[in-house]
Amino acid sequence: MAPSATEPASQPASTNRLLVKPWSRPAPTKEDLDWAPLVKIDLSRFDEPGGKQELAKQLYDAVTRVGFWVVVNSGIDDERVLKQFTIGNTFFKESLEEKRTNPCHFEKGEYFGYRENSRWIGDTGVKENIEMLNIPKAIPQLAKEPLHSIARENYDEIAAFHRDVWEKVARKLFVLIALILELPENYLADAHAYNQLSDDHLRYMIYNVRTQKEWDLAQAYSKGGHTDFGSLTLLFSQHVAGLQIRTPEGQWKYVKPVEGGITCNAADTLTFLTKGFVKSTVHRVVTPPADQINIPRLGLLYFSRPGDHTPMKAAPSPLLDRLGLLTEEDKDPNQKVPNGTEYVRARVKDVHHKTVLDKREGTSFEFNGLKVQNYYN
Ligand SMILES: O=C(O)CCC(=O)C(=O)O
Ligand SMILES: [Fe+2]
Repeated sequence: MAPSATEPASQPASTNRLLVKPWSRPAPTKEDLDWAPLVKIDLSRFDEPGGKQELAKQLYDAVTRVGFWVVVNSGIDDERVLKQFTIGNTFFKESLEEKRTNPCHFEKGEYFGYRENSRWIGDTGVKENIEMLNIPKAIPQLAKEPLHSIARENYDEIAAFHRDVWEKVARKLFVLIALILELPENYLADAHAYNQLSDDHLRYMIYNVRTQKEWDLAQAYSKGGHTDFGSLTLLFSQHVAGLQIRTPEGQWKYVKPVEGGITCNAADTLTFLTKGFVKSTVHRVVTPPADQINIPRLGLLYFSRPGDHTPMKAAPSPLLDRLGLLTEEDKDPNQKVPNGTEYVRARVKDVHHKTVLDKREGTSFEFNGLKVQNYYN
């Protein structure tokens, strides 16, 4: 196996363990990769008169066809973003014993806590190289969720960042998507409200360095990619290339990091709630280019999910209705459906409660009378 990028950090006697040097973005690749053209949404225009309507127009094609776009001028200082990367980087260098103090409970479909890189990828003989730490929302209802010491020690900063990412980015995107759907402006923001219980999380993630041969074996198996479980995924820019999306034309193209930008994608529950109108695009992470293959690929993401108060039921959008996408059952207020948390947890359990990770292409399962897809084409 390739050496792990996470050699142990020295533990100081003091309580604050922000000890590894501040993380900074590695140099971008010099390779001329086949980059996907993605629209840039300038959120500084959101509160201008007519700004939301203009941005919603700019977002329409990305949300309905491409599935990915980039947000710029979110109002979140890059210094704070880099601090979050540093916290993540520090965590991944800690001992396995410390990281294991609070594991994800996949048997319950819960995704908070540490996901270890311990599982095999299909029959490849290669294990996944990803580790992650998922931090729940900073709301009183989740105050008892266990946290690793690094998260406790930096909690005020993490909590403020967590809430700001939702408020300054996710909320605004939900408003723009609601405008596209001709729904009341806050319909989707309320369905994903920060103060309500849901499995939203801030994620620190690392792709540990592995050899070209290991990448090749893993990639041959998972080349079909995946779609994300929740409603929106926000990916803070880092410079190690490797993320590819499948374009509407069916080609794999790389996502180019935009300095200070946030790459965003719509995910499966939003597709479900809009009867397939919002596009959850297939994507994957492939071998970084030769000039970056030895750099651990550190990630910082926010995942927004529908929660306990959100019925998994098609949104009453006049546009979807005009397009003939809403059935009588969709319009029936008495239809019994699971809530967002139940739905997402069933999905997490189905995919992750395993010692060997399978391909997700074409798979689905039944949950409380609903067909739950594990992949959207
Ligand atoms: O690391 C990335 O660039 C994307 C990761 C991803 O697709 C995911 O965590 O779902
Ligand atoms: Fe993803």
